[in-house]
Amino acid sequence: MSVRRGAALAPDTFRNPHMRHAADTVPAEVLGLPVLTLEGITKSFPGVKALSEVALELYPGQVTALVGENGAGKSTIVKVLTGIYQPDAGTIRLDGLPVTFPTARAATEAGITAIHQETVLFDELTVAENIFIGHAPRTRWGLIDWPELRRRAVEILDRIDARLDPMMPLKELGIANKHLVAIARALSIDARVVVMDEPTAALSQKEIEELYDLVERLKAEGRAILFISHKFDEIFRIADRFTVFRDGALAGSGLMSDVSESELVRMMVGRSVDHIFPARDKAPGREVLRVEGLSHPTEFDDLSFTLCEGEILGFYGLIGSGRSELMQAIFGITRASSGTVSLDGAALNIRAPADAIAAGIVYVPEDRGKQGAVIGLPIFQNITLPSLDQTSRQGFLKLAREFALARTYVERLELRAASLDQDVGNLSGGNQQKVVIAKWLATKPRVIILDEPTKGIDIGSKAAVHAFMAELAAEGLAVIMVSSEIPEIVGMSDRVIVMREGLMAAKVKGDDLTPEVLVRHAAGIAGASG
Ligand SMILES: Nc1ncnc2c1ncn2[C@@H]1O[C@H](COP(=O)(O)OP(=O)(O)OP(=O)(O)O)[C@@H](O)[C@H]1O
Repeated sequence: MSVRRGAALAPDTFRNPHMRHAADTVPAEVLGLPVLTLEGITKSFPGVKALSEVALELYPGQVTALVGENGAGKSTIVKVLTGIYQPDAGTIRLDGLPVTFPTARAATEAGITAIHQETVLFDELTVAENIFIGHAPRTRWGLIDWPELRRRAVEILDRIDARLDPMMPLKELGIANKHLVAIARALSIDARVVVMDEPTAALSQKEIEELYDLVERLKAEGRAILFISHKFDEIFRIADRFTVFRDGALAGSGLMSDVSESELVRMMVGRSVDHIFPARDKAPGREVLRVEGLSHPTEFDDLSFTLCEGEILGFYGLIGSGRSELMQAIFGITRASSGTVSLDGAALNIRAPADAIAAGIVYVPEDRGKQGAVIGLPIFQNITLPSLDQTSRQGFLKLAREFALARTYVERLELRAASLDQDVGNLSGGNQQKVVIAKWLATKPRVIILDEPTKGIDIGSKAAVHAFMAELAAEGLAVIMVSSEIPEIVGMSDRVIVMREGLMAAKVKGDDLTPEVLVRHAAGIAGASG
């Protein structure tokens, strides 16, 4: 295997008189040289060295996967190369020539664009306006040239096969289509480098396939793609090259064709990870939760199920099948139109999340970034916030107890942070998610609803999260787990409910609990059994 460690392009490469001549006149794609090179990039924050002399090369017409554990520095390097952060040291080269990106605009103008999950789009504007925001075609009089704007928007949307009306307000689109708008916007500025940060995390399987097609098209157009993902199957499917960061340093880089999955994991985590799902031999206990005939005016209809102590009940279904909406209704975020939710045989009247929490039901949402962590508060307070009755005595907060409580959960979930009093806002995305899971587990609920519990969580910590879940279930916690990851659903659940278009498509357990059965029910393919 020829994995090149620390494979920065030697600074002298471009000083070679022959190459320099060629690079000046021949486009990089013809020479197979990197279009963008980062060398010796270092970036520190108070108390944290997020990046330490890392290197990254992006090649035209190729996908480079950037992998690393939560907090390894992936988002930080993206912010450096898109002009959001200034590196403390190091060089960025575009076509071999040193450049700086003092602002995000400078990076955009140099042809570097990032498609984040949270790419800033404007709900009130139309699709076409969103695509061309900041660089809309204008008339001689400086006004927006609407017919031209529309024509160009159609052209770009056609190129990515997005059948969207350019004049439609963005707010009417679902998440996948908004993503397409973000991609169209990247194309509209004729980006040479496209950064995709966990682009498939919120997409359904069909949409993921469409995104892969799109990546192929971007490659064929000669664009260099940086693809950040925690999903190994997709990295192996679409990437040509890889770069691994570990603890802010370069752990390796090379060609995908030269590396195996376990080698990549070892570079990432520093050890091999055999993800075997925890054995769960304890039989579920008595019934805790009973949901009967729960309906919502638009999202789901007539859903009934029970959940026992110590049980992990999986909810599988395509995005949009109503799983999260059902959980939000049980937790009191939205109101069901009919049906009942009972705990220990007594019907609950849940009007708001506070009622559910008081009853011992908590919900960890999928969108933990927006709905979960309290930015500005340290980690330990985020974790202990909803459990103050465990840590305060006679009104005094016992700091030591708070720390101890937080530490237990932090360690079990493999949260990486400089210290427990670090501001949650400064944690990496995946580590913020662990804080939110910890915070709800620390309340010691009767029932916990985990929506996509390992989304955005790295491959090393996933096993830790699963082991902890299994242990808590063995202690009697009743768990509902919504997940789109088949291995997780099959590996962790005692029973699975498959939802399709707001209805219960199937209840599956035992030998029927196989990936094929789940996929067939979720897709409504005739002949599904189980
Ligand atoms: N603005 C900031 N202030 C302080 N520390 C920061 C800041 N931004 C990032 N960090 C720290 O830098 C390190 C790298 O974080 P980064 O977000 O780049 O990780 P990541 O690889 O993207 O992780 P994930 O997979 O969880 O998204 C982390 O330790 C994080 O806490």
